[in-house]
Amino acid sequence: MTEVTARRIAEALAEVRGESVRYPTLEQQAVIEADPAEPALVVAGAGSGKTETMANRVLWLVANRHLKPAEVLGLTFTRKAAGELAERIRTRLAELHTAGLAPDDHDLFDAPEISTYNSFASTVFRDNALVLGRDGDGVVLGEAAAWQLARNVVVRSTDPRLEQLDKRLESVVEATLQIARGIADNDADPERIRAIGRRFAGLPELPLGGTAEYASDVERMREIAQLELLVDLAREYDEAKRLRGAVDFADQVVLALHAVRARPAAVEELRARFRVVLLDEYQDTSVVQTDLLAELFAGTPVTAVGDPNQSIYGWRGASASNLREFRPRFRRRDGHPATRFTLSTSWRNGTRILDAANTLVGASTGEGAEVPTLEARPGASEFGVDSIYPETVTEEAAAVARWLRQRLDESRVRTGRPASAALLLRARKTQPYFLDAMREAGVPYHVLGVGGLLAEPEIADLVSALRVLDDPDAGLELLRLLAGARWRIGVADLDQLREVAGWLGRHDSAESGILSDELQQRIRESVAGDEGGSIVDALEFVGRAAEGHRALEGFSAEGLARLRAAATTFDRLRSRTGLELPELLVLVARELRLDIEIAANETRTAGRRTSTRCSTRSRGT
Ligand SMILES: Nc1ncnc2c1ncn2[C@@H]1O[C@H](COP(=O)(O)OP(=O)(O)OP(=O)(O)O)[C@@H](O)[C@H]1O
Repeated sequence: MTEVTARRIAEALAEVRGESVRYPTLEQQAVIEADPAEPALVVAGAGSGKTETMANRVLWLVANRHLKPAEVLGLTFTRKAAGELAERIRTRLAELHTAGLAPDDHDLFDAPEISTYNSFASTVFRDNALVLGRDGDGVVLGEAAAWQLARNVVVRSTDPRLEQLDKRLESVVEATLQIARGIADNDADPERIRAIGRRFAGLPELPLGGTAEYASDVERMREIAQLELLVDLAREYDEAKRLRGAVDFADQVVLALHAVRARPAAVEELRARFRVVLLDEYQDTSVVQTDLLAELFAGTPVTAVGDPNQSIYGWRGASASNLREFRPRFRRRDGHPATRFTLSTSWRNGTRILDAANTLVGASTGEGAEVPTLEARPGASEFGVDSIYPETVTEEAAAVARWLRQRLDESRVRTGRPASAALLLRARKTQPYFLDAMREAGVPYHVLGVGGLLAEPEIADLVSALRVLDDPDAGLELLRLLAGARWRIGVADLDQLREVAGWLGRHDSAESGILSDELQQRIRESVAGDEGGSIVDALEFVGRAAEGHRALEGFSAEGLARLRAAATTFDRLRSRTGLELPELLVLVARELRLDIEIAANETRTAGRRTSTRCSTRSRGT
């Protein structure tokens, strides 16, 4: 049988689609036609056709009868990316079939297994959980449930070290979760981390030579010394999960690793099922993910694709060294490190944009040597890059909005049609400045993604109300609503409400008689005690308190009436929280009169098509 080359496949697909041929570059061709029995690493920049090349590699493998599509395992990070890759491969396999290049016995329903790293690990864990004495069908805790459980652990902890910790409850819960996840993501030994904490604990006591110079270092040493306590809390959190038969996302990967180490047959089964493995966005895999993949697939034909300059999960145990370590870990059959390929043609950017991007990337990471410098595709555009150096973000936003206005107007005059543009932001927190500036400059926009939606005032109100219904600590959210258009309660009355909250906090723990003096004292001093008391509880109290109650004295008459009305509204809503979420949302929106506000506000763009898209992208150039 003569080999079906990557170029031949490109021609066949173009013919089926009735389009001009998009030949692979020589670099792409080398990856697509690489030895099907050997591992490979592809280091490639943004928009250099990584996904395209992976999809074409599957076609080449199938067309040349190296394997059937179902024998390919493809892993990537997000469900969206997995869906896109699966769809690209599925469509192309169908085109390959139409072009007559698929093997005769090709089954159109036979598709590769494309999934996310997490869900793959979850399946491996579930299938092999028994070997670890765990329940494979246990609950998987989402973000919110994990937080709630960790919070319970911290609040219930009687550890005396918590008293000395000068931290808010939220910070301790967050740190406990981070340590628990850090241990899981790195498959770290908790004892070693505790030992680091112990080593640092004594340092601040050493004589410092009488200068204040080390103050910030001492502060840091104290933080590190807290590791012991946090590791202990993290262990209690793990124990709490175990008792409930629950796991969180990070656990699934480390448990999958432990399970396959304990059960070599699991490795054999997966190797027999998947003859070729494609790993996308490899730069973002965590230490434990790479350990799991190596345990399962080292020595088999694994192709990893990655770009160290697009790494976004550094905080989670991912490191660019994952890419460097791939080749020695996934060796060829002759014992040599996996072959390294590069892709260096950018298919997305014009020449001058690329020049600017290459300069910036080279300057900021110092890792340019590892990633090939991207070159523009033949016929790439020559649009220039403008730069400005404003002093404040407000000035920057105004300049950007003016620039956009001008370009959009020019384009409309030139083409006779409205044009569209994309605005990418560095950080979500600057988004409101840019939206204001665009409104001011008359540039219609549509914010993409949930982040943008959350910035819309009505949605922020809706989310705030849901928090208030669920969480007695959602004081800020409640204040936002009380001060907002629905109840318009003034500062003096809000301040009085805060007073009531404080009074209630002191009163409750003193009057309840349930807690011992010692425990009350400890709660006050510890992280769990919140001196301010709960504003949410205070509003409930104001709603319930009898006319003339001492605690109601400081409110204005009008303020009190509105607060009581608000309390009734939240009471009513609280009694309906058992509803399905969409119904509850409609109800809350109606009670807050947000539906009227949206209808009355002309500038709201939600659901309407407008010309400028605004998003905070996390990857790519
Ligand atoms: N040889 C080629 N000829 C023409 N177009 C190509 C070629 N290779 C890739 N492209 C196109 O370039 C664009 C970018 O490709 P792709 O999405 O695969 O890049 P990527 O490297 O995966 O991107 P990212 O860095 O965002 O992950 C796509 O529209 C793709 O169809």
